Amino acid sequence: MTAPRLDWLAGTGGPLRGDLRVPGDKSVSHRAVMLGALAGGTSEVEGFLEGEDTRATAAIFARLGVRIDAPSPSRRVVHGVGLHGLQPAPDALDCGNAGTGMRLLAGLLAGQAFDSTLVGDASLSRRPMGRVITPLRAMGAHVEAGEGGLPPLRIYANKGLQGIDFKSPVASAQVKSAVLLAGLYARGTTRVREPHPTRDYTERMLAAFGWPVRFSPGEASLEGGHRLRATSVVVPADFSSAAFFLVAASVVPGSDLRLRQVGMNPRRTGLLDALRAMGADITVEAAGEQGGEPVADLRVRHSRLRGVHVPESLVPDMIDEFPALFVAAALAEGETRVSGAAELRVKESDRIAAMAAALQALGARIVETPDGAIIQGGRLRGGEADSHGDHRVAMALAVAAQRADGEVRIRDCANVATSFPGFEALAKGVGLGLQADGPVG
Ligand SMILES: O=C(O)C1=C[C@@H](OP(=O)(O)O)[C@@H](O)[C@H](O)C1
Ligand SMILES: C=C(OP(=O)(O)O)C(=O)O
Repeated sequence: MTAPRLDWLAGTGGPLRGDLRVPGDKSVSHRAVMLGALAGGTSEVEGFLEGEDTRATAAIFARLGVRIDAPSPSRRVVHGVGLHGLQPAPDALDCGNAGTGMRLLAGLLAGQAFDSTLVGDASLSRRPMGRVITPLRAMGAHVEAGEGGLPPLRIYANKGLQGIDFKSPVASAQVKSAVLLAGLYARGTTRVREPHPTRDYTERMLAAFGWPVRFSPGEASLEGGHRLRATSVVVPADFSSAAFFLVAASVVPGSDLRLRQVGMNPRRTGLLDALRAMGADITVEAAGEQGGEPVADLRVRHSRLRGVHVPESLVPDMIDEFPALFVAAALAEGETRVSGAAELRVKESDRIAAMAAALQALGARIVETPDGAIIQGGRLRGGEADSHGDHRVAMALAVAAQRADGEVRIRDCANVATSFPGFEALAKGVGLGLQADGPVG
């Protein structure tokens, strides 16, 4: 079934002003449901992201026999069944648009005593799964993919997994997490080493659920044979959702916006460093902690941005923020260079190609490179730009349109609900010029 197409018409809004709180973190929400399901006892999740991706993960655990109550929006009560309590589902489990869902589930299901099949939407069905299949097979898992290592994934009943010492060729929290989750079911020690440190939510949350785990930036290890104990998880607001507003308020004259209690895990805040290097005026206020994660209010005011060379070491810490960064760069003075970011080509869309094509359609000067882009800052004009069904591309283009000389039609925006339900209303509420036009077709 193809969902009807939703376009946005975006144009010059007023300055962005006021206060807002963006929805809960997607990475934390996926993991809270997964670990809650495998724990003994009842776990409460506060601030759960009501996005399509995380709801798909919750629906999958319901199909695996886990009772999950939703007493109010953004709250889940997960009645854990213990490490060995999941039940087989009669047919395929649908991860929707979520790479995180599919890759983490691949690791977790590799440890079960039953067969499972994981499927996804058209975008997820084009994303590489070999990166998790290779280490899982090395642990003794029987996992098959479709042609070229693409979904669907067929995961067969575990006949005994063995821990491995895995040196991951990609800096990917999804790969690390898949291996660690399989490691819960493995004999001996499972260790993952990464080429660059990535987000550590799986490690932190395993510890919060009582599983001994050793981790430091770029490395994590654990032993099988322990238990997860139910706990309560407080999900911080998603930095990646806040990112669009950080860029929007930076580029729209007269803006002064406060983003409330945003998750500030250092493996997520690379965009803050990049924007500050570009001259952005962002201050961190009311820094504190929520559910074991650093959080803070971010006050962002308009400023003149200049181009930068984004250090490659920053790439994993801002991997989901490049669509927004490209927009900041297209509106800055001078040249911005991005390199070492080839991973962007295997996200929900090829984000280098999608952003280059869309911004070129609005008059920007961008040259794609295999692992990044060279962007000359300047003016943008109105026109039509395609999001390729990629939520982050759509939201980034809505930000770009605020500074375009005419109205921008952004095609194919329905998938914004995968990570940021309610973006449109929240964005309009603080001054963005944005209007839905659809469903189309
Ligand atoms: O582990 C996670 O929750 C995520 C890891 C990142 O993917 P990779 O592991 O593929 O870099 C990120 O792009 C994604 O949005 C969420
Ligand atoms: C890449 C993303 O998510 P996922 O890999 O879970 O689809 C994202 O949200 O930008």
